[in-house]
Amino acid sequence: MLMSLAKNEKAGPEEEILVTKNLRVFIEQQEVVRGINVGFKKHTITALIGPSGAGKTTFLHALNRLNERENIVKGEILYHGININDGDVDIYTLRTHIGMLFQKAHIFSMSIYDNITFSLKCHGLKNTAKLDKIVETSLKEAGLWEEVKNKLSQNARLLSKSQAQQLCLARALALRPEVLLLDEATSLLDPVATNAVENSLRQLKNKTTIILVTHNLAQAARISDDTVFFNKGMLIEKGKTEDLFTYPQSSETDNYLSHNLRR
Ligand SMILES: Nc1ncnc2c1ncn2[C@@H]1O[C@H](COP(=O)(O)OP(=O)(O)OP(=O)(O)O)[C@@H](O)[C@H]1O
Repeated sequence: MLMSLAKNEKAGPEEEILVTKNLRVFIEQQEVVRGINVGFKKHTITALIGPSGAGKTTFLHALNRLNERENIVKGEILYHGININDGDVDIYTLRTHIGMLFQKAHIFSMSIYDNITFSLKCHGLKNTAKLDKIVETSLKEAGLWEEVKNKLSQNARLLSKSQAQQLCLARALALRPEVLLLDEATSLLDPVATNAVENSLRQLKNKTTIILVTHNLAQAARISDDTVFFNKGMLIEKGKTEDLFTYPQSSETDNYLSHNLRR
């Protein structure tokens, strides 16, 4: 069913392309995401912040149906108005629309080129010229092209940790996702690589809606338009990042920020 959605074309600038309605996630009978109602506007970067165990990652994973096997997910996750948990939504197609980058880079033991084209080929793209172009564009968007353009056939396992994460970003981007989810994706990177990824995200905002979980409040302040504060499985507050950091409306947000920004 998602196949019928033309990526990037139908949403107006103010449309919330991803909306959750009373989203609840249960892990071993415990409700760890507790009735989240939130929307994400097209072409924005939203940071999800909050203390450890607040449910940020569980929430993020639900947006990509990563926890459907082991957890119970209730409520609605509407992508362009379609509930992604509906029985006729194909999970592989969904993940071409909503991509994900994890904390640790998961690299296949194959060439840099093949790491990027693997999923594309699985989705039926065989044209070499097109694949070459996508590899180049995606690596440029991930800020890795200059470093690897002369060694695309080298095994990707030989890349540094930072480069491997940038390759994962390129691989996710190759599928042209409309939404990109990042789960602490720069937390294991050095400052230079973090900066490179952040620069990529800023550029990508023109065509992608980005939602990122981060413990790095400075990062949230640097790159996000909006910030959502989670605590104990609940959404406590959402606002423009500058407003939320400067004048938090909730005392819980205030306490968290003052404690963690001072450290
Ligand atoms: N596989 C699991 N088994 C049991 N409990 C889990 C599992 N995964 C998460 N939880 C629990 O769910 C709650 C929310 O965890 P989650 O990882 O989503 O929070 P978080 O805000 O992302 O935390 P962190 O910032 O530390 O990653 C926590 O109480 C956690 O212990």
